[in-house]
Amino acid sequence: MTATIIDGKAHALALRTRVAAQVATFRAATGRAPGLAVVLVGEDPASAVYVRNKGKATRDAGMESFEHRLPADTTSDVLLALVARLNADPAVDGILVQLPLPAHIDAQAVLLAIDPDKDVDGFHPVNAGRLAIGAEGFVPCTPLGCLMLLQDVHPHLAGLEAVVVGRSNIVGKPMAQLLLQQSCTVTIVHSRTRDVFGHTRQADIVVAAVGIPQFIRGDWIKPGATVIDVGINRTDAGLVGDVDFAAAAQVAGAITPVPGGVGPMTIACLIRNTYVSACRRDGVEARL
Ligand SMILES: Nc1nc(=O)c2c([nH]1)NC[C@@H]1CN(c3ccc(C(=O)N[C@@H](CCC(=O)O)C(=O)O)cc3)C=[N+]21
Ligand SMILES: [Mg+2]
Repeated sequence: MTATIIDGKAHALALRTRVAAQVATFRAATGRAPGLAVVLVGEDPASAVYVRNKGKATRDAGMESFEHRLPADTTSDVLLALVARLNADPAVDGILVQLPLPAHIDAQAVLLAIDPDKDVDGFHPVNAGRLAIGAEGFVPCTPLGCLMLLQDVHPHLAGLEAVVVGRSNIVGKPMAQLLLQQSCTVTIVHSRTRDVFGHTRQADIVVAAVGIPQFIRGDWIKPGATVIDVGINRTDAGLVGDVDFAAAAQVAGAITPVPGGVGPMTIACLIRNTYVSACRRDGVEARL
């Protein structure tokens, strides 16, 4: 068996195109463009590339991009003051502070300072809580993008066995919440799980978000299962995911590649969340 390759790039382009069309309607109705502020502290080259791609995607969708690049030695106070200004700025609908932040900055304190109603990353504890209770808020972009890809393969997710590998606040935990909301039977496995592949072998859906290159082997996958690979690992062999793609693709029913899978969906969902934020803030219905 050879898996269907899930084309994240094509899905992302389709979503960005739909959002751009709605943004045009929003601009005509309200006389303003949705705005996304992206804050980058320091000069990490990978982060700089992400921030540049986010700015381009924002402008391509007809939205305004406000980019703030601060030196690596920026103090917490200076960063918190910028966040306060962005919270108060009516032209800003979404605020994203690029992670990781330099070690001398308390990242939790910065995330807590962002207005939850502009938190298009969905990282604020208020949005984590909203997701947990099923209230309207912002869902983190990577798990939201994974869910959209999964829904394309499985129009009915209810009752499926889903295993999330990894328990981070930005991917694993919100991914599990989303799958639970879709009535999957959800298991989270992690570094202290005794029998990781005993779990993955039973799963209809495996979402890999551990940050270990090719951690998930082909024989850990149930024949026909859907595999979503969130990993972005830079190795000597190039960019690889958390799944041994070549082996897993022989067993799975559908699988996301790296690159070209989840990554592009993350950016498309950021654009989507920013449009939705602008609609909520202006009291108009978001249509997607
Ligand atoms: N506040 C915050 N929010 C984030 O959403 C956030 C962040 N900080 N810090 C870094 C991570 C990482 N991230 C990615 C986004 C897009 C791709 C992406 O588009 N990847 C492409 C290309 C990969 C490449 O060539 O580097 C792909 O997978 O095909 C990857 C990773 C967002 N992050
Ligand atoms: Mg873990």
